[in-house]
Parts: sequence; structure tokens; C-alpha cells
Amino acid sequence: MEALLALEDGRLFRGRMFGAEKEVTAEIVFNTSMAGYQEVLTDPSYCGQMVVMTYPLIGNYGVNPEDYESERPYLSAFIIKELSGIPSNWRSTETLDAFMKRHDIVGLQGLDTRALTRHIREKGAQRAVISAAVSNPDALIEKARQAPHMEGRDLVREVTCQQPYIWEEGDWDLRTGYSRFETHAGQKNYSVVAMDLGIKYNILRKLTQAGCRVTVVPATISAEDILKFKPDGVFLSNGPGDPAAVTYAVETVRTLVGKVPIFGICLGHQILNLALGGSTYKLRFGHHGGNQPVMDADSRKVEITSQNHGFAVDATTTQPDVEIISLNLNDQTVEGIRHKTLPVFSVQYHPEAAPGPQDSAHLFQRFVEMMKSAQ
Ligand SMILES: NC(=O)CC[C@H](N)C(=O)O
Repeated sequence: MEALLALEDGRLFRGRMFGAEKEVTAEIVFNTSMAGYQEVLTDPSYCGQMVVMTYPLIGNYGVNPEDYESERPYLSAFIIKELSGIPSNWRSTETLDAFMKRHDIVGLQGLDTRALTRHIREKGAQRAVISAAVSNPDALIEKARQAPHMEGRDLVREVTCQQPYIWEEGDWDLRTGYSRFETHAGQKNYSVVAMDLGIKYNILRKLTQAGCRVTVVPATISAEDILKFKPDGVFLSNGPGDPAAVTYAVETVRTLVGKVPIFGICLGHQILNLALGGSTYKLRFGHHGGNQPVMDADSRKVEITSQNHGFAVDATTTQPDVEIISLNLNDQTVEGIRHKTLPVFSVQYHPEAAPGPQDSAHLFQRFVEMMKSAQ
């Protein structure tokens, strides 16, 4: 079906719908990952957004039951140059089109995604509408302008789990598939409570692989209830929306600081920073892709990282007891913080990859070492 993409600044793109065919409104962002579209689709951090993939051919290896990063896609729409007509992979069980229809996610293809990306880079992420009402572009532009801004939106409540659960799946192996949590004689396992702000499964797999026994809990849980699990450490996950709007999680983390070792990723990093008295702000178009260079302030070593965020930690407001431990080499934004005296640290990027480079996978080990020293 022919469809229009209308941006709030008045720019229009014509394409064809696939997946679910209905009208949607959301913030539009672009992702530069060259592979891993299934992981992008199922990353809950994209709730409230439509994603443009810069890689031109998408869907060519289908969708499989193993590469989910959450139980379903939470994003509003997926925009691509060309949908592959001949998906082929030994693990594939359905086409991207069928997957998106099944989950009621709108797809748009056949538009100039390069021009669209350049436009977003220049003008910034903005609100947009996809609709089959192609004869009424002005009304669609107006609709985009009426949509809610990402600033101030708490989307964590839409993606967090309802009940605590235990996670026991580890890394994937070509011959044996996913491993399970195991205890080995002589090896200490650490008990970790993971606050689910929209958690990606691969974070849980990496924690399991590092020897942690993980209990995932809803984002609305109180600090007292977290401490009842007697955790060796608390993990703060990635997630959608504006960190400053998730005030209840900020409060919880503020109470936990100093009582238990803490590690945060992405939204978890931003929330930790807010709990430590800093602030966050919205970037122009954010970082979404697998090629972001991050330099560690101590070693001056650079890692290429996977990222997906629109907000960032404001370096000018970090408190005296908080140290910035890494910076993005493209735009000098904050990539990591730690408390100067307490066992608490976080990163803006994604050491779990899925998709993307795995240069920073060692950070899960750093969290384990932190828990070990705190015993
Ligand atoms: N992946 C994430 O955790 C994203 C964090 C936050 N929603 C942002 O856009 O910055």
C-alpha cells in the first residue's frame, strides 16, 4: 500500500507499507547498524520511536526464534530502503514481513533512507507520522506536530516486567545453542537483582555468563524490596523514554547507593547519574548504531561500541563525588561515570552488543570484581 512519511518540520517521503498497515505517530531516529535488525526491532528502548535503518537491504536472513532481545518488538515502525524478497538462513523461521504483521508493527520501504537520514542528522530527531492518507500531506504534518515530545515521557512503565523472575540463560554456541546457568565447585556465584527498565536479554545472558544468578524485578519496585533479595549487586538496565521522567526509579537508586554495588547501562546509566545529583539532556539526533568510538579516561584505550540513546549525561552538572570515566570521541559526550568512593559505575553504551561490536564485554567482569571486593 502506498504511504506517506510526514515529519514535523514539513518534509515528506513517499514509500510502500509492509508489516502492519495502519497509521502511526512516533519520534523518528536512524540506526547505522549493518546487521542485527531483529535485535534492533526487539530492543525495548525503541518504544515510542520509529527507526530508519541506513543499511539498504533488510530482511535478507529472515527472523529466528533465538535472536529476540525481549519478548516482542515495542517500536512503532521500521523504515527501510528495500525489503528482501528472498530471506535465507538456516535459523530463519519466518519472513520479516510476517513477523511484523504478527506483532502489528508498521513497515515502510521504498523511500530514500539516505536522504531521510541526512535530513534527521541536520534537523535532529523529530516527531513523524506514517499514513496511507497520501492525498492529505498537510494534515499529516499537523498530526506530527500534535504528537507528544520525547522529553518528559516515562515509557518504562510500558515495557517493564509485571512480576520478578529468575533468568538462567547464558551465551549462545553454534553447536549447542544457549547455555544454562551452572554452579561449579569452588566458584562463587553472585546474586544480582536487575531492575527491568526495558532490559535486553543479552545483558541478562552476559551477567549469567559472568557467573551471576540474576533475579529480574519490575522498575516500580522499592529499594527496600530489592534489598530483601539480599543481592551482592544491583544492575540498572537500558530502557525507553526520558530518564528524568522515571522519577520513581531515580528515587529507588538514590536509596540503594552506598548499600550495594551498582552497575548501569544506557537508561540505567542516566538514572544512576540523576540519583547521584547530576542531570541529563536530549541530544540532537542521538547515537544509534554499532560504530561509536569511546575512550577510557584512565588507559586512553578506545573501544568501538554499540549504542542506542537520545538522551545523555550532562558533564557540567556531575557532582564532586562523581567521576567521568569515558568520553565519546565523535562529540565528546559522557560515556561512563563512577562514584569516587563507592562501588558504583555505569556506561552509556552497550557492552552486551546484540547487535554490534563486543569490545566492552569485559565490563560484566568488572561488575563481578566490584561485587567480589565489596564482600
Ligand atoms: N537504550 C537506552 O537505554 C536508551 C536510554 C534513553 N531512552 C535514551 O534515549 O537516551
